[in-house]
Amino acid sequence: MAKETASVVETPLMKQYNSIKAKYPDALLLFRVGDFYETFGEDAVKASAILGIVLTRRANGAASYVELAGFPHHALDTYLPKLVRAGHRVAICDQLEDPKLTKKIVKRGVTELVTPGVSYNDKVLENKQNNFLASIHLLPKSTGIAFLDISTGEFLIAQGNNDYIDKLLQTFHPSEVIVQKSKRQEFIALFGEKFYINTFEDWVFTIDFGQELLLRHFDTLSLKGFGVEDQGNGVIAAGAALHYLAETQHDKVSHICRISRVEEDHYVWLDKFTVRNLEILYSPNDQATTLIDVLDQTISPMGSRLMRRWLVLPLKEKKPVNDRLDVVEYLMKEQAIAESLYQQIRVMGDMERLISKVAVGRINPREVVQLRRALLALGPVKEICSGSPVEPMNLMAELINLCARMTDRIGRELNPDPPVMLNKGDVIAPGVSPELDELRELAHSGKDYLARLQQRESERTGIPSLKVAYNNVFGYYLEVTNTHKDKVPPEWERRQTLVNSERYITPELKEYEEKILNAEESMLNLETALYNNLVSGLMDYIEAIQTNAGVVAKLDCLLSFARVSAENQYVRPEIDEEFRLSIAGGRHPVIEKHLPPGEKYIANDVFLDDSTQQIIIITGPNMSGKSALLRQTALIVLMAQVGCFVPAGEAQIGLVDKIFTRVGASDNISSGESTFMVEMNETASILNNISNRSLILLDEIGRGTSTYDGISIAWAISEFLHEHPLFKAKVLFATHYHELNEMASHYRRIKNFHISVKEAGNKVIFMRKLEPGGSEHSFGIHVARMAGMPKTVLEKANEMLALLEQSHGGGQLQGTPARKKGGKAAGDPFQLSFIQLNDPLLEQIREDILDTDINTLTPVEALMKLNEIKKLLKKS
Ligand SMILES: Nc1ncnc2c1ncn2[C@@H]1O[C@H](COP(=O)(O)OP(=O)(O)OP(=O)(O)O)[C@@H](O)[C@H]1O
Repeated sequence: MAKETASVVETPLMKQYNSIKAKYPDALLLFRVGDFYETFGEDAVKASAILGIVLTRRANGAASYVELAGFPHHALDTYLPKLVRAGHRVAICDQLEDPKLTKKIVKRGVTELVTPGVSYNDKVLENKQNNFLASIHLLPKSTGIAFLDISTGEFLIAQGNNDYIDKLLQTFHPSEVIVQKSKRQEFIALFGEKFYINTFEDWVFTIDFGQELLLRHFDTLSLKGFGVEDQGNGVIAAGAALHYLAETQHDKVSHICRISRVEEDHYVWLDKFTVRNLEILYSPNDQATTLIDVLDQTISPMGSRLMRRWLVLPLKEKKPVNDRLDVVEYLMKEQAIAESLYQQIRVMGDMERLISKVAVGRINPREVVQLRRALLALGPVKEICSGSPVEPMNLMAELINLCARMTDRIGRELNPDPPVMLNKGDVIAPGVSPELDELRELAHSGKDYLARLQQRESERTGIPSLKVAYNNVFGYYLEVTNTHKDKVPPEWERRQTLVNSERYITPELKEYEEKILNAEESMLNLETALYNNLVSGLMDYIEAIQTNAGVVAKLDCLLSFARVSAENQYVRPEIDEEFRLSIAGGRHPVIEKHLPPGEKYIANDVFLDDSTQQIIIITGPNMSGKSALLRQTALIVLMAQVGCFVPAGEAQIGLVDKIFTRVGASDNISSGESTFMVEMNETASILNNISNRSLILLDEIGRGTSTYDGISIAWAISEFLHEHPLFKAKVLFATHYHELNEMASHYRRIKNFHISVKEAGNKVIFMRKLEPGGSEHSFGIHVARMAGMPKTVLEKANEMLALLEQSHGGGQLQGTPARKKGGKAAGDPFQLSFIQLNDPLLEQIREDILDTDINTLTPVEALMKLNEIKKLLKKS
């Protein structure tokens, strides 16, 4: 056998290393040498930096050196996740044959390529989150996307425009993305740089290739049964994902039993600002509490993974929402039942990921026993659900498959508390295999046999203190104290002399020893075979257990909603198909939990409908609570449609199908474009996508530009939404511009509200009550005072305010439709500035306006035009 140790790197070994490394140039190669995983060259430099292990240099042949860093093989679980989290793909190269059995260099090969998005390793995975690989077939109109979590077997596809894809990427939060090689830059331009990207040649992304891979994988003749046959681009993406699994040596994937499409028609559309702005899963600074922090009290990993998905995919049909609410209500009322479900689910562990490990043959004996425990706990769950008066729970009961034959078999064949490692023995229960029992008997009866041998020899030789003992160096031996040394028979062979005694072996002892050691080896072989047979029997239950895991996840989420709702005094929302949103005493679910001690969240009523009050303009000073009110309204709708009770005294929710959010550009300045342009583009996308059931939150739209621009934009947008010929989307518009209050007198369904404050001397006290009517001032200067602004600045600000208000006719904006009611047109600042223009410019603007066909112009295009004109004016 060639000598191979971690410390001596010889050329033949490096030759083998180099040939393997050449196949995985992008991966960090962990190369098994004896008991170590070694890295070489550049990989060693990286690994030593990431893992904090020693970097050495070894001779490589006569003339050169190579860097080397390694760690013991049993530390793989500790080090592998660190490498993957640092953003590396890691190729694990193992010894493919027993070094003892070969005289040549040991055969080696890559057994797994672990990447951030493709891993089974418990330490790479996060319990509470799916670990999705996303595969994207990027196209101008209908991009296809697939999400695959190999640790749970979930496989989803979708296709749509790139806004939708962006939203899905946010929803599923993949750890890794694969995309066509030629589209890498385009992908980054569209979706940002935050993804870990891999590419494939474009031929991988073709329909023939994709479809064939899927058909082969699922062993079906068509994809019709999965309802995805019309999702060609999604299928292409899914094919590339499967190809990636094969490329990364993941060939045991029978737990990916189905592929399904993300049914966008079933879910409320949340635009990407909404997911971000409502802080559903993440907050801009990771410290702040999010909605999921409040609502997630799930107790199983399956439950918490599902909760993440539920919160960003609220439902938009009445029946499924009410089904969830029914269960929540029942669990709130029947606390004893909820408690016993809770106790059962608590012990289930990650059933979903355990069954995936069965598929890939990586489940250890202790995990199999855990799987049985989970299945046993399902018994009472099924019973409770089938006995419930709530129909959706009965349906869940029907879905639960107790897999009784399998639990029996595990119970019969495995010891109840087996070791994690199969090679530690004592995995298979007694009575399963007579041969194993016999071998065990042989090994275990050793004590009796030795005791008898000891007694017999002691009597025969007359050595009363004779002892049989064992150590790793000599195996079994006889120990004789010096006093009786002379009685030792000549056939005993001396092995060791100690101070007070001597140790001997005999042929009988050695023969016996061999029997025991052979028995141990045979036992291990037999146990391994029996165990593998049991695990392959479990394969038949993969789908059933996945379905069970789905039911448990659902129940866990609903239990969590019930607990949170009871704890926080939420009420059941009334869901209907009216076009009305009526919330009495609504609260913000997150802010109310984090108020300073002694402060109470002030509840507010909000009413919106399509006939009397479609758009509410909310004014109020800074910090009064406008944003909080907007967000709480959307959050209440979202929570209701997710199936949770809501923080309110009472809530009637006419189902919403889209929630849009736009926050004034100064809140999220994006690089490159002017904030005004960004705001316009994004608002345009809202205006172009509204529906009759949309809920729109506009927070300080227009504040990124000058006052006139801002007011004009806000005005035009509100007017557009009010006058829309088809859809009466519900709108909450928070603004500093009290000039907008003017709109209420021109548009029937626009209503003014303000958030009340009290002025006490020089101070502002926030009452936080939403009250009808507009407000007079923006109180900005009062807030500036509270913030400790120097007195001289405040005085000057007050002076300017008075001046401006005077010149604008008491705060009313000139040039707005208010003028139609007799406002003074002549002498207003708009007019003045036009007159002062130099002539050629005026001419150009005039031509521009005259060339514009008002009849085909959308409001947004009009705003763009306005912006162009503004730019011209600025230039002048
Ligand atoms: N109803 C309420 N009850 C108690 N506290 C509230 C309420 N609404 C808001 N607050 C508190 O007031 C703070 C400011 O609220 P918010 O950010 O909504 O004000 P705003 O009017 O949007 O201010 P700005 O115009 O400066 O953006 C919140 O962070 C919250 O702590």
